[in-house]
Amino acid sequence: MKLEFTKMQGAGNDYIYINGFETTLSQDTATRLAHQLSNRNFGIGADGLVIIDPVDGADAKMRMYNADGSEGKMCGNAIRCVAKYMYDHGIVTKEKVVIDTLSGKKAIDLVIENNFVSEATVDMGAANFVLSEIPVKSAEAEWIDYTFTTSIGDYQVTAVSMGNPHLVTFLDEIHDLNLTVIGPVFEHHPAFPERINTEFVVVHSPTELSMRVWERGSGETMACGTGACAVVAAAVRNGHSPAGEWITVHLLGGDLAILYNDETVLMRGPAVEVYKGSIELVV
Ligand SMILES: N[C@@H](CCC[C@H](N)C(=O)O)C(=O)O
Repeated sequence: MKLEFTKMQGAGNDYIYINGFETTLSQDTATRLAHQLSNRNFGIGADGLVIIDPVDGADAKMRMYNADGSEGKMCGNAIRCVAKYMYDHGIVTKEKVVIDTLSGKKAIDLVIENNFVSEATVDMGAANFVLSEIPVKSAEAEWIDYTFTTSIGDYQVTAVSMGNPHLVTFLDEIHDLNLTVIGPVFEHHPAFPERINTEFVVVHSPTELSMRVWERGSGETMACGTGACAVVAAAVRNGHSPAGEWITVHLLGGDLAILYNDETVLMRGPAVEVYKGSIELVV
């Protein structure tokens, strides 16, 4: 079987994109391919796989899979790339697109330069701090600056859902953190029945933050769009940042701009096509 794909990245968070308007992939095949092709030594190499499918009631449906083959409900960096792919490849001709995801429909405003999308702003919907909905197993209703005990020590954490689960911890420095040791301790902690994405954050000023992320199912990535939104939501709830203002979040692969309100979170950032390819799959 020959599979056409496009490699895209948003702030260095890279996925293999499949045009589902031309190629149909079942859930089982997508899970297997995500695991096989994401491997940076034995596959194409990526943080996961994204399929852009036709759907009623929206311009497309995004299905996203982490590098271990697990399906994610939402991906902030991928949704900007999906919108760019659709405009640049003529699937849509308008500058506002609506993409359905497992966490609902999201509207994306596109910036066009020389007939191609250079940047996209996504209305990500409201941040949710209710633990039972994230989900987090706890007797508390919310974890805001909560003392969380792990096998490697106590951390002050804030739990947030951006359609997918996040745990945010503010620290004095993040450069030297060994995330390959720390990340799995959070990801596989019994408090998180669906595992968790964890963000480690330094506050430089109310409108400038730096973060590193350990993503469930993919490990440390260069950026996480939902993670950056969760970080700003947590920064506002903890009194580090103001609501209603654009906050710059520095990630290993670039910057994202996030604006938090109680009703919704906006995320603005780059979307880049890296290359196209095709592979012969031995099925
Ligand atoms: N990189 C993403 C999030 C991808 C999904 C996540 N690992 C999960 O399983 O929830 C982003 O940019 O938001």
